[in-house]
Amino acid sequence: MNMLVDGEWRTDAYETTNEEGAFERQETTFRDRIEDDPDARFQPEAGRYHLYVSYACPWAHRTLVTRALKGLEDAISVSVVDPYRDEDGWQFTPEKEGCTVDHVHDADYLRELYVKADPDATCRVTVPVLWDKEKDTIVNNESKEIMRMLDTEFDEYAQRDVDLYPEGYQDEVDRIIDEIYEPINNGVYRAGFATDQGPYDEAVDDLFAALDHWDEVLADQRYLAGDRLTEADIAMFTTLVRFDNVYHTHFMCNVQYIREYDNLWPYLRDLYQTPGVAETVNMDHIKEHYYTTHPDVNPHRIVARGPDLDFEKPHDRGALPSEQPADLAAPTTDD
Ligand SMILES: N[C@@H](CCC(=O)N[C@@H](CS)C(=O)NCC(=O)O)C(=O)O
Repeated sequence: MNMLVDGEWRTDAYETTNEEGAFERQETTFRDRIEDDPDARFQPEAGRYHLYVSYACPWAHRTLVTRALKGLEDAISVSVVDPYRDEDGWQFTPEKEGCTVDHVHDADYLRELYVKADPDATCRVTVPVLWDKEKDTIVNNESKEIMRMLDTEFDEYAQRDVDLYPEGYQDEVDRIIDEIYEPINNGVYRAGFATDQGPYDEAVDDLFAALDHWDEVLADQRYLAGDRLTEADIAMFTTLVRFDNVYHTHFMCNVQYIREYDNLWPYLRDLYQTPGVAETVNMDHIKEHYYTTHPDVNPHRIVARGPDLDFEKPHDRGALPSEQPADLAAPTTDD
């Protein structure tokens, strides 16, 4: 696999599975914070920060959904990489539908930005990346932390009055984000990248036990943390929306489709239909990325056809109690 070692691009540098055939995700390296504090190195400002994303990536997708729900489109700009990632890593191919140039440096590859931020970088070159145009460096490349910063530090520039980490819910939101990470968000990768039966079985058992659990919870409450849409729902959404089209088939998570769940399927449609969210979902990029980028999993790079899901189909989740900020019921402002 590919990564930077002392600032040099290496195509044979790290293994994604350990000796037992289990997938191991590497730690993220850039972990600075934007803080609304006069002494902070990175302070919230409109126009100063830039996001590098792939529409395909569920981690990057968390940051796009947060940006959309808060109405931060004017404050935080975005560049989108090619969904197909080859030996050279994430690439900018503006000629391709849905992709853009690197608006900050006009780089050809995302790895150039990592080296600019740290000439001796030894790390994977991943999306999302939150870039500071003023200090010309990476602030952070960990989706959970970027999501939190966009949610809590930019209210002054947000066009919508939406708080996804509300008081009274914070411990629960943190707990749920951590609880769903290993079995669900990372669980689909553990299943898909396993190179032995044991680790695959374990991942699939954990995954479907967790999905069954949340399906039950969602019978009586509209959102994961209760009556409010929170960051925990964003973290769940970006895995669920990819599930039936990709993880079910490509990663062999095929015990059940999400659309067969009584509550998870309407819950997924509810989130999809929340103003601003649908525009962040690019199913063509999602399918192209997964089916063509992992030759060990799918050597012929054939993109599986189905299923044709109707995310716009009405749901009855509005009947459950909810305390929704008025701005989440409003149509999106910029279209
Ligand atoms: N911990 C990171 C994980 C990000 C991540 O793994 N992104 C994938 C795309 S889905 C990536 O860029 N992989 C490239 C690589 O590993 O070389 C986060 O949550 O932000």
